[in-house]
Amino acid sequence: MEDGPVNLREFQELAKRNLPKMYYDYISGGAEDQFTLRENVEAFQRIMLRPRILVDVSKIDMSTTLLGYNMSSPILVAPTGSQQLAHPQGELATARAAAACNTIMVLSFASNYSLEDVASTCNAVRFYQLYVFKRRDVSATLLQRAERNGYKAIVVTVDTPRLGRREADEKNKMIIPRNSNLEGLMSVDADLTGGSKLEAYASETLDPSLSWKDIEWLKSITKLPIILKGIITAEDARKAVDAGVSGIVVSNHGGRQLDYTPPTISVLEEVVKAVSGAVPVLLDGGVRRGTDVFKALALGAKAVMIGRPVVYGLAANGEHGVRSVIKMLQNELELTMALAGCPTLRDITRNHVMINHERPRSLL
Ligand SMILES: Cc1cc2nc3c(=O)[nH]c(=O)nc-3n(C[C@H](O)[C@H](O)[C@H](O)COP(=O)(O)O)c2cc1C
Ligand SMILES: CCCCCCCCCCC(=O)C(=O)O
Repeated sequence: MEDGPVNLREFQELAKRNLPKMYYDYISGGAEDQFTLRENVEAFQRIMLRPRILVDVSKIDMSTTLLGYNMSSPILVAPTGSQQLAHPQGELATARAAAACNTIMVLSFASNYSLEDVASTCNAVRFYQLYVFKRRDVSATLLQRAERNGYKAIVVTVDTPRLGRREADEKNKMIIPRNSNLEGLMSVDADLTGGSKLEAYASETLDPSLSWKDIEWLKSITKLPIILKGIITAEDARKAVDAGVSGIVVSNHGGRQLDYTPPTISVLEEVVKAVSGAVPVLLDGGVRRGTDVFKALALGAKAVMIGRPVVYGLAANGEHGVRSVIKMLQNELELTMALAGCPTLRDITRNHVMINHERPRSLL
């Protein structure tokens, strides 16, 4: 039998072998020149670690909490739509794997299995990701269904007034995956001739007029905490806190929306400073190693989310593959903490990392 992957990059190779080109391109791809897609990963590689020695690391504790909920480690599952493209069990498999790893899954609004099916597949803390549609009543209904089915927070994605231009999807004429959550709620009469069907569907349905005043509306229709996903500037982070949100995700949508936005790890500190502890700040985009998780925590993130690696795990080996991906990253973080002299997450500080301009001249 072939040996299994030993790191997250090898999961990507396995996924590529297992998936039809159209699906692999959709999952792995980014917008336009894919500059941000590449930089999300490469920016982590420009940050060095400053380990401390002779610290008792015989026990490592990676456990943490988010909005009061316990997690075995500061690694969550990011919302990714249409997981049946990767595996027939799709979001059900991911939900079970996340539960087995005692971590939080954020279910995408664009799931192939309904939010009710995912809620009943196993017991776990889960969040629900929402887009705001032109049909506000549809977004409100989804939000209320999530609340009724025990989702603990609403993650509103705010970087997608329109869908970014993903050229591979255009060439492949990417199909519209089935969205169970919208059945009976909204049908779309998009012009589906040529190009990416997903883009046509997005421009038909998403509300580009969404603005800060609408956060008030969202707060008025739910008791759940609201987290904004897609903030990458101090200005917007301050506005989010003023708007009364409960959390922020520093995200550029994995380089799939506006190309040439900076890699998320490079703007994390700016956002963390602006928020100054008022709400937890999470980060996603390019996290592929335990050392990446460590670097994000050192720069002030409360936790990170992983998107593509989970989908690659799903494509590689269903629920078992997702579980292996999460476990692999958790094990790498545990080893990093031991080697860096940090027995708990609280021990990880800004002094444990060095970014490029802080490196001594002799190293340049
Ligand atoms: C295939 C795919 C589908 C995605 N679908 C959604 C979605 O439905 N909603 C959302 O807010 N973000 C979505 N994202 C973005 C992720 O939540 C996350 O921001 C991104 O994947 C993080 O970067 P990473 O893939 O490098 O970990 C998607 C990403 C991918 C790769
Ligand atoms: C089923 C309703 C279609 C509305 C279009 C939104 C497309 C989002 C697709 C998921 C996503 O965020 C991504 O990056 O891909």
